[in-house]
Amino acid sequence: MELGRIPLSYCWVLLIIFNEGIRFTECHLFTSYNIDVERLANVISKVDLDVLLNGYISMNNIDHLKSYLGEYNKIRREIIESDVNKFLANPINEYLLIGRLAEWETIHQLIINLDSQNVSFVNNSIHERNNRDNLFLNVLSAKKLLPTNDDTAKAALGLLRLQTTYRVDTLDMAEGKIVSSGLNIYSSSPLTAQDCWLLGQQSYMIGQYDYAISWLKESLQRYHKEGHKTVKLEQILQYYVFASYKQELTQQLLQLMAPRGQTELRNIFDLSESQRAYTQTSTGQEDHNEDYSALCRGENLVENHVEDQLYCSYTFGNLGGALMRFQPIKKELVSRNPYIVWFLDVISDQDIDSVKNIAYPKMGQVLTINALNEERFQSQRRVGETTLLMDKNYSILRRIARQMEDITGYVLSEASNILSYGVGGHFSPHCDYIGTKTGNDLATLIFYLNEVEIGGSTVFPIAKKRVKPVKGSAAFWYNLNPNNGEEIPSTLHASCPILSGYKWVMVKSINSLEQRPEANVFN
Ligand SMILES: O=C(O)CCC(=O)C(=O)O
Ligand SMILES: [Fe+2]
Repeated sequence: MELGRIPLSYCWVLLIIFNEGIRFTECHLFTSYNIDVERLANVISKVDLDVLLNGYISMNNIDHLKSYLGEYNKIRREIIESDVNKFLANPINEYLLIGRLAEWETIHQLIINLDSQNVSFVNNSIHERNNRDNLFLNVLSAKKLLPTNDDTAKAALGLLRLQTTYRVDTLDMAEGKIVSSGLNIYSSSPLTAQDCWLLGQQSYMIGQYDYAISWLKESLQRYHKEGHKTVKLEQILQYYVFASYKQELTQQLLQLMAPRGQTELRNIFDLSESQRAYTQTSTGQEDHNEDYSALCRGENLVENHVEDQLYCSYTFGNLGGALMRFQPIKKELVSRNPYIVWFLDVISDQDIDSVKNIAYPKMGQVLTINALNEERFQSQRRVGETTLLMDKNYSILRRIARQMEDITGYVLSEASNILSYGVGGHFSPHCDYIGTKTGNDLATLIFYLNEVEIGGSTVFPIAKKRVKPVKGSAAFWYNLNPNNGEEIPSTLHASCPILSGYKWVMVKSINSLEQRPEANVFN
């Protein structure tokens, strides 16, 4: 049931009441790399490596330790001088933090080796040695928390994802700045030659040769200016030569091929098999990359006259729930074909807090199943945290589901999938229909559980539409045609990478086999 149709442009000027009031004790949770960066930042602010390393440096004059200590102290100072959350709002800072801490293990090994060789050091006073050993033990008691080199590589991939999606300039990024479509995020710690090298190396590994070359050039520039070298010249040159060679080769081959062949060739060059494997079958995402990132950047891809045909309205529910007659739900038509609607204020701040509190301790890394061997792995196509809650165990989830069943007329899945994305976290373009014996996903319903600072929209690259996460709202779309069950490929959608802040959503599916015959409420 709908109440009149109001042109979209006038729509929510009067209607939207942004949720304020009760606040969930907002916590940063993890980054996209599944590391508790906030705890790490606190560890770094407490551990003064000067005391520990200076003795070694003066004794051994080791370049590597010197430059490491300089870089470590730079970010330590920044954490101490600003506050941790402000520091972590910049994805570059997260990358640096993870990188510096991943080196602790190497530094530790280096000192152990020196220790065993350095006779003069062994002759130092027992008291002095004990002090240093105790300090190291303290540092290493945090070892469980310490990121590894693998984490740093993943953090680099996260940063590259942000760079390519939001078109951030390499030099700006190397200087610690993120400047894109009207937004500016600054860090006072520029990247070292080594940080840039790793970004170049990772770009090379995923076949982004243009980016690889620009990062390696930047690394080279920084290398020449660095007093204490953070990376070896051969390392930079090795990747630089290979990236240039492959880029040239790719360009030449691309020129020789027709457009379709070009896409295929790009796929061969760009992605290794393991990076390509993900739960859903391949969707031809590569063909929509440009629209995907333009939508993420907030660009409008739809002509105004098409936009004018959209409208918003009130809905009073379909099952005759008494409450909704007095408190109708605001509904906005986002797209006619594929059919996408957006409901406002469907979940209260208080309910959001309760759901997050239930989910928080259960959240774990999103794992993807490799379609070839059914092994679970951490895919770069879907980076975040998740948990599945069964509605039968939580009255609050049953209540929320009942209300949405009233609004949509459809029976919702028994499970609620809670997802959280940190900085760099995202979900690559995919379709939600899978087609199993237990029924296909007729429709998807996503509840947005917080406002995201920057990034994190749900975008539909083929439909050229975007739903911005607004706390308390929910998006609904059909994955299958409700009349004949046919899959709708234009429902291809994605969650844009988070540039700043984090995103929580609750996803419910609507299974085609579980519906009442008369249900089909949106026609
Ligand atoms: O988080 C989002 O915006 C999209 C999530 C999604 O597509 C899914 O869970 O299938
Ligand atoms: Fe999805």
